[in-house]
Amino acid sequence: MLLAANWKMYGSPSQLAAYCEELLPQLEGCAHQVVLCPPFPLLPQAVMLCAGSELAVGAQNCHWAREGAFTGEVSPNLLAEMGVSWVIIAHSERRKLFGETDDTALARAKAAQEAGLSVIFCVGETLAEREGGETLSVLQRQTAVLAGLDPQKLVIAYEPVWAIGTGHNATPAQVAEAHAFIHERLQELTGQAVPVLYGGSVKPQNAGELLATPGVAGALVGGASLDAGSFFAIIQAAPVAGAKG
Ligand SMILES: O=C[C@H](O)COP(=O)(O)O
Repeated sequence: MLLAANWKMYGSPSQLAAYCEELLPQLEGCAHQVVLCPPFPLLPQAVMLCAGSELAVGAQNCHWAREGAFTGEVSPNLLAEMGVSWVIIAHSERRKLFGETDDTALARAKAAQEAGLSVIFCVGETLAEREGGETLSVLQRQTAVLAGLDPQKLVIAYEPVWAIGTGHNATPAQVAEAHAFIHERLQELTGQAVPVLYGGSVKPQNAGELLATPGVAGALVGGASLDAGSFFAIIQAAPVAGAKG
């Protein structure tokens, strides 16, 4: 399974140092793939601290150009050269707060893969869309752009927007339905099986049930990943069958 920690705009150098000191020894021999995605300024420190460990480092976004006059943006090639191996693209906070569209998300994901990064591409419906019975059509639209991506360097994160940071995770039945749909879509679009993570209020208390749900290949964890103990408890709740990847 793949367990990814999205720190969002939280954390500091001292928090990262303490976090790695606690988490890295616990991950030795871990059966799962684990990724830490801190804010951009913490990436060099994270790469240094995680070198030779079971913890890979990811970014939370990247630009679609290799370089250029794009003030405030970060190149995927720069990330790759620094030792970052993953990047989250199209998180719902990027879509909702920063104008990310399906097309800009695709451009970022393509550039990231070309730079050698693996992409965690986020999809998911809002509460209004779920209540309006539009969940599957939203997932259909959001995944439609993914045909051009390399399925070997792609993981989808199904994150219902209403479950993010609310404490109200999707039920296993809702997760199973969405994941089955996404699996089928990705198989159709890329010709290969692409892993699908669940994200949205994953905690140590619900991780076992969510990660055991059919079609779930891991989790993208926000709030509960900020504490090393709670993130490790989620990792420990992941079923080992299927092992890495
Ligand atoms: O990227 C992570 C997701 O947005 C989930 O966040 P959360 O675990 O705080 O609900």
